[in-house]
Amino acid sequence: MASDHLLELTDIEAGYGRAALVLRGLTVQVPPAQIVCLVGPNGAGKSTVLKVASGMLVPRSGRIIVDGADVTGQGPQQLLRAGLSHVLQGHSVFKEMTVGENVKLGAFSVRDAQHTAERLDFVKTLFPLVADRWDALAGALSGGQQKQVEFARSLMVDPKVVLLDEPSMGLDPKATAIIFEQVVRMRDAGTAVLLVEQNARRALESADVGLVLDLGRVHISGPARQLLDDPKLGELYLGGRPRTSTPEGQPS
Ligand SMILES: Nc1ncnc2c1ncn2[C@@H]1O[C@H](COP(=O)(O)OP(=O)(O)OP(=O)(O)O)[C@@H](O)[C@H]1O
Repeated sequence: MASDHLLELTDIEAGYGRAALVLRGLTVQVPPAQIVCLVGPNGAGKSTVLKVASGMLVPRSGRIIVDGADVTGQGPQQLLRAGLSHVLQGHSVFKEMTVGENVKLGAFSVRDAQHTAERLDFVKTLFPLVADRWDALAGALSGGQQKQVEFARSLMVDPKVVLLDEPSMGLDPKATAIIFEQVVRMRDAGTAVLLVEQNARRALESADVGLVLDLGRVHISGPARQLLDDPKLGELYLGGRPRTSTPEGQPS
């Protein structure tokens, strides 16, 4: 039966070398044009999920399906071609190159010049900052601006799903707000997003679906808003009470 999901990770078991498994029967599904946000404690395996999805880490068992095609066991280049684009944690722009040169690198595997030109127009429209600073050295941009360059670069291949690993890491609240606005713009422009964030509350405010990962599997999933308003979840995983409730007997 055909699936409605663009990305399906099913019963994934994965780990590093001979160490114990990090993912232990993980199942994650990403529908079209939605932001799916994975939250959970430090070391729960959030980044590992993205590494499995982008082919950086081959799972020991389980299946990876992209838009109906089984791509289990394939490496990063094949999974990029299949439609999964990974924006890594930290900063990965080439600082000595211009913004435009960095963005064009995202199309290194695309042979169709017309398609590349269309994608350039698309990302410049989606990220006005990138268009404005096109000829500037990427190293001259702030951390949040560099992250937008990375987003633009990741969209050059017209991915089915963008994998974002902690895009707000190291950013101040203002830059974080802009980054989440840009993630929403990506989604609104039709790209599905699998987002991993430490900044769980802020990320869930922008997401459509929330998943709580603990001990290598998804423990709770549901509409992101519902997760945000769940008091128990707030205390366990989101660093305190939900915004709207004030449980009795709790010091403020
Ligand atoms: N390259 C690696 N080699 C060996 N172990 C690793 C490697 N990368 C991650 N791990 C281990 O895998 C586990 C899960 O790490 P992962 O980075 O996926 O967690 P996370 O939920 O993203 O954590 P954080 O929120 O701290 O980034 C941790 O115990 C970590 O030490």
